[in-house]
Amino acid sequence: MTDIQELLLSRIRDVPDHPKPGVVFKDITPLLADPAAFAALTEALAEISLRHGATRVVGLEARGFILAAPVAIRAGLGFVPVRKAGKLPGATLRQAYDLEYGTAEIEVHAEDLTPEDRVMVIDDVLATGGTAAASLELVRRAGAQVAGVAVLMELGFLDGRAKLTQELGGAPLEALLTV
Ligand SMILES: O=P(O)(O)OC[C@H]1O[C@H](OP(=O)(O)OP(=O)(O)O)[C@H](O)[C@@H]1O
Ligand SMILES: Nc1ncnc2[nH]cnc12
Repeated sequence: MTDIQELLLSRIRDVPDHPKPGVVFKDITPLLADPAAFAALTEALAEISLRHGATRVVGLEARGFILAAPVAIRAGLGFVPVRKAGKLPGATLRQAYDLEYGTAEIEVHAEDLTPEDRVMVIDDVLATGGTAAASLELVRRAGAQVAGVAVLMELGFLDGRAKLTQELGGAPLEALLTV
C-alpha cells in the first residue's frame, strides 16, 4: 500500500449497522476534515481523470459532489451534477437504480452532456455498483462518451465492478482503495 493509500484509509471510519443492521458504513467525514488527506484525494482523482482523457467530471449527489467539484477545478474540467430525482429544474434524463440499502432515482440535465464530452464519473464509495451503473446509463443516453469511473473506495465483496462491466464498455474503473 502506498503512503497516500495508507493516509486515505486511516481517515475513513467504519460505522457498523448504519443506516441499517448488517451494513458497515464507510464514513469519509474524517478524511474531509483533514486538509492533507482531502488534497491528496483530490490530486489523485484529478490525475486519473486527466490520464483517461476526460473533458467533464460527473459528481453523484451527495457525497460524490464533495469529491468531484474540487477534482473538476484541479483538473481544469467542467463539473456536471447527477442529482437525486426532482431537484434539477431543466429538462432531464432520469434513471432508477438499487442501492445496498434501498432504491432511488437520479437525474442529469440533458443539455449538460453532449456527444463531444468524455465523462469521468466520480464518487466516494462503489458498493453494489447500482449508482455508478445508473450514472453511466445516463451518460450513454445523453450520447456522451465514457472516460471511466473513479472512486475513493470499492467494497470488493459486493462485486459492484461486475455490474459495471457492460456500462463501462471497456472504459476503466479506478478505485484508490479496495476493501
Ligand atoms: O454502489 P452503490 O450500491 O450504488 O452505492 C454507492 C452509493 O451509495 C452512496 O450514496 P447514497 O445514495 O447513500 O447517498 P449520499 O451520497 O447522499 O449519502 C455512495 O455515496 C454512492 O453514491
Ligand atoms: N457501506 C457503505 N458505506 C458508505 N457508503 C455506502 N454506499 C453504499 N454502501 C455504502
